[in-house]
Amino acid sequence: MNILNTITAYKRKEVSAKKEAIPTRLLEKFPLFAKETKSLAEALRNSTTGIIAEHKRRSPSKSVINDKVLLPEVVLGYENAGAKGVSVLTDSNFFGGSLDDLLVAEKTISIPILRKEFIIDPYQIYESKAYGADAILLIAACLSAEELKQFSHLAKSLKLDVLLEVHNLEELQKSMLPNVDMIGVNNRNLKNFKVNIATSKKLSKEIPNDFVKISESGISDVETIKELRTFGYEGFLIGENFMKTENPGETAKQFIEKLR
Ligand SMILES: O=C(O)c1ccccc1NCC(=O)[C@H](O)[C@H](O)COP(=O)(O)O
Repeated sequence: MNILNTITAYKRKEVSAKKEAIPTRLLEKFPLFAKETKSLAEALRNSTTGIIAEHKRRSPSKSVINDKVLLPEVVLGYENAGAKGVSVLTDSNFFGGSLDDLLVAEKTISIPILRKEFIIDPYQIYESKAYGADAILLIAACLSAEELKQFSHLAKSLKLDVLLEVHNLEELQKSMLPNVDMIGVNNRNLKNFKVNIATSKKLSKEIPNDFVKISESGISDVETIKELRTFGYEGFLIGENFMKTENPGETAKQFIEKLR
C-alpha cells in the first residue's frame, strides 16, 4: 500500500462531507465559477523557462517544509520571479493547504493557477472552478481509465486545463486522452519517496508532442532543466527547492534568471 491509497481513502470521506455542506449546485453560484480561466498549457508552450512554482507547507515525504512564510508573499514572489504558473496544494491533512489558499492566490496573482489536489470525485472539479483555479491535476494512479476520460471531459467543459500525472508506462497508456492538455511525469516514487529524474527521461519518448510535457518533483538545479529540455520537456514543477528557503520568491527569481 502506498501513500496514495491512504490519501485517496481520506479524500473519499472528506468529499462526501463537503458535498453535504456545499452541494454542486451552490458551487456553480460562486462568483469565481464565472471567471474566465487562463491556459497554463499555453503559458508553458510560449515560455523560455517553463517554471511552475509550488506553494507547499509540508508533505508526507518531508513533514514540515515551511510554515512561516505567508502565501500572498510566496505566490507574488513567484509571479515577479517569472514563473509561468503557480501550483497551490489545497489538501489540508497531508500538505497543510486549503481552499482558502486557492482563493487568496487567485486574488493576488494573475498568472495561471494549478489546483494541486487528489481528485477522486467530479465534485472536486466543480470546487476547483468555484475557488478560482485555472487548471487541475488528475493523477493516473488514483483513477480508472473511464474516470480519467470523464473527469478530463468535465474539466474541459468548465474551461479548466488538465495536467495528467503519471509515474510509469502503464499509467501513461491510459492517459493519452483528447481532453488532456499536459502530461506530467512525477519523478517521486510514492512507495519510498525517492526522486529520480531518470523517470522523466525514460517516459519522454512515449509522450506524443500534442501534450505539453512536464517534469515534476525533485528538481533542484538549472542543469537538470536544461537536460530535461533536450527530452522535450516544456514545464517543470518545483516545490520544495523554493519553499525550503526563507524567501521562496527570491530563490525562484535567482533560479529563473539562470535559465534565461
Ligand atoms: O511531495 C510529496 O511528498 C508527495 C507525497 C505523496 C504524494 C504527492 C506528493 N507530492 C506532490 C507533488 O506532486 C509535489 O509537491 C510536486 O511535484 C513538487 O515536488 P517537489 O519539487 O519535490 O517539492
